[in-house]
Amino acid sequence: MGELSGADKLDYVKSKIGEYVDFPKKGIVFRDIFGALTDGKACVYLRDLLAHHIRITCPDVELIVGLDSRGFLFNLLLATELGTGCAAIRKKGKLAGEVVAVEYQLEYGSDTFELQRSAIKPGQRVVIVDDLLATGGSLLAATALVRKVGGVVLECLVVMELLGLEGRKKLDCNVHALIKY
Ligand SMILES: O=P(O)(O)OC[C@H]1O[C@H](OP(=O)(O)OP(=O)(O)O)[C@H](O)[C@@H]1O
Ligand SMILES: Nc1ncnc2[nH]cnc12
Repeated sequence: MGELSGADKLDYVKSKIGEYVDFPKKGIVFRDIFGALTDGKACVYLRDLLAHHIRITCPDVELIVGLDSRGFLFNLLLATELGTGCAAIRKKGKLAGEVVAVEYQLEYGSDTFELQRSAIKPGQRVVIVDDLLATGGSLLAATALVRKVGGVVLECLVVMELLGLEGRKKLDCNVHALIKY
């Protein structure tokens, strides 16, 4: 069998993503990326789809920034695939040295993100990756942090987007989701 098309790879990945009603709180439908990652083909297809998208839309990207914690599944993966560096935005208190911080709201609570000032060089071109866009609070905070240390946000790239929460309306950069619910 030859290589699957992008659409077929996407259908395959989508079929492996878990769905849990009322987790972690009543009324939330939790979309579980880990359900897909136990499947070897889904891992390869996710890498192919995300890397292909970045090669087309952001060929001059220099750094992939992943969000704590599920974004870390993709930042090193994409950096090694694309030959860029990668960096981590982490929840408060986890990063050493001088950090910048932003508090943010999400679908089921609030938190603070931090980024090391040394992680990004002024003017460096960045793609931010995460598993999922819900209310957009996390990616809004991430774009603010990248810009605070002088980075240029080319795009926010997620595997899944929850359209009903209209998170992308909060964001003033390009946003791309492989799968929309
Ligand atoms: O668009 P938003 O409403 O901001 O929500 C999306 C964020 O929520 C989840 O992370 P969570 O904060 O639950 O942390 P985790 O990845 O450590 O589970 C998800 O992985 C995104 O980062
Ligand atoms: N519905 C959801 N499923 C998975 N992760 C999330 N993060 C925020 N909302 C989420």
